[in-house]
Amino acid sequence: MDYFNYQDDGRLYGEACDLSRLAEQHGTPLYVYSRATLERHWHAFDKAAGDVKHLVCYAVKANSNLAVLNVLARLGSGFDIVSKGELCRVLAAGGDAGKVVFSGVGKRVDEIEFALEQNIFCFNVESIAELARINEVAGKMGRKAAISIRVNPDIDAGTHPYISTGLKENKFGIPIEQAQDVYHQAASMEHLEIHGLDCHIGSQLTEVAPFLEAVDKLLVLIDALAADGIHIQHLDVGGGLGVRYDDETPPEPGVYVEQLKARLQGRDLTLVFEPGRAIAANAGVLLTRVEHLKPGEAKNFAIVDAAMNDLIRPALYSAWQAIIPVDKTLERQAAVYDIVGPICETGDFIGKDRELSITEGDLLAVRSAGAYGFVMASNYNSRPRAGEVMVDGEQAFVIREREPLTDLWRGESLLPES
Ligand SMILES: Cc1ncc(COP(=O)(O)O)c(C=O)c1O
Ligand SMILES: N[C@@H](CCCC[NH3+])C(=O)O
Repeated sequence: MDYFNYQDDGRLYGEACDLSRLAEQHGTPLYVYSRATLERHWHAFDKAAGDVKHLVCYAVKANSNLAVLNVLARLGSGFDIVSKGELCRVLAAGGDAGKVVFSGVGKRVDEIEFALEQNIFCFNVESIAELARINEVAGKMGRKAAISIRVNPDIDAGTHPYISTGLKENKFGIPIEQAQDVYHQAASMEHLEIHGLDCHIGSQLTEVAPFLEAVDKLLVLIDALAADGIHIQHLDVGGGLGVRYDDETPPEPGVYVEQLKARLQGRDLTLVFEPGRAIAANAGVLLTRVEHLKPGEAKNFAIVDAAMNDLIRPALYSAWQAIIPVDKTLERQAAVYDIVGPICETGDFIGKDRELSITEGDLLAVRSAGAYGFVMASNYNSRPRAGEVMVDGEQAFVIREREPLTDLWRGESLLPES
C-alpha cells in the first residue's frame, strides 16, 4: 500500500512497502518516510535551478533524522542549520560543512566557534549585535567569517502568524530600511567577509507572489550596495514553499524556482534555497492505531495511540493533516470523529470532525507528517518518542528505535540521602 503524497499533484506516491506490516513489526505510533520521495523533492529544486549557480540547503529543522540527512547529503545537498546540534547532525550524516548556512537569531559564542572550525559556507546574520559577536569570535580565532545579512522585507506571507517571519513585528532579520547601513557596518568589521544577502519570509506559503515581492525588494538593495562597492555574490531566498495538506495548491518547486530565476535578469548571483517542508512533509506519514471508539452526545471520539507529544502541529497551529485508514477494504460503519490522543489535555487532538469508517484496532495514517513531526515531539506525559522507519524500494530500515522507557529519565538523579 502506498500512502505517500506526491506534492505536485496530490497523488499517492508508491514505494513497495506494506504499512500494515511495518506497524505490526515496529509498533505504533510510528513515523515512516520514503527515500524516493525525499530524493524526488530535492531534485525538483535542484533541476529547476539547473542553469544558474545555486545551492539547495535543506532546512534541517524540518526533519533531522540522520538517515534523512544522509539521503540528501548523498545527492550533494547543502544544509540550513540553526544550532550546533544541527551542524553536528549534518556532519554525522556525512554532509559537507562547506555547503552549510547557519540561520537563527541567537547564535551562542561556542556555536559560532564550532561553525568557524568546520568552515561552513556562510552565517546568516540577524542583528548588529550578532555581527559584532561573529567578528570578535572570528578575530580571536584568526579567521574571517563569511556572512550574509538576513533582511526582513516587511512582507505579509499570508500564512499562520506563528510561522510568518517577514513582517516588521517579527523577531527575524534586519529591517530593510536599515539594511544598507548595516552592510556598511559589516564592511568595516575586520574579520567579516560579506558574501550574500538572505531572507526568509515564512513557512507554508501557497503563492509565489510574496516571494517575488521580497526578491524584488532585495534586488534593489543588491544594486544599491553594488553602487556603494559592496558586492553580493549570493542571494539566499530562504525556505517556506508550502505543500498540499488539504486542498491547497502551492506552486510546484519547479514553477517557484523558475519565477525566482526570471527575476534575477541576468545578474551574476548564486541562488541559495532553504526548503524544509517542501522536501520532507509529503515524504512521510505517522502511523497510529485506534485504541478505543468513544461515542458521545456532542462528539464521537476515536482515541488513538499517537498524541500531541508525537505530532504537535494540530494542537499548536490548528494545522489540518489528512487522516486515512491504511486498509480501506475493511467494512466499517462510517461516523464523524475527533481523533484524539491519550494525553491529559483538551488540546490533544490529531484531527477534528473527520468522517471515518473505522473500528478499534484499525491502523490510521496521518499524512504529510514528514516535516515538523518527529522533530517537534516531546516526552510529555512520560511518553517515549515514536520510532522512525525509512522505506527504500522493497526494503524498510529502522532509522530510529522507539525510545526505550529507561531513556525517559536518562541523566536524571535522585538527591542524596540526608
Ligand atoms: C531561516 C529558515 N530557513 C528555512 C526554513 C524552512 O522553512 P520551510 O520548512 O517552510 O521550507 C525556516 C523555517 O521556516 C527558517 O526559519
Ligand atoms: N513548525 C512549523 C514550521 C516552522 C517553520 C520554522 N521556521 C510547522 O509545523 O508548520
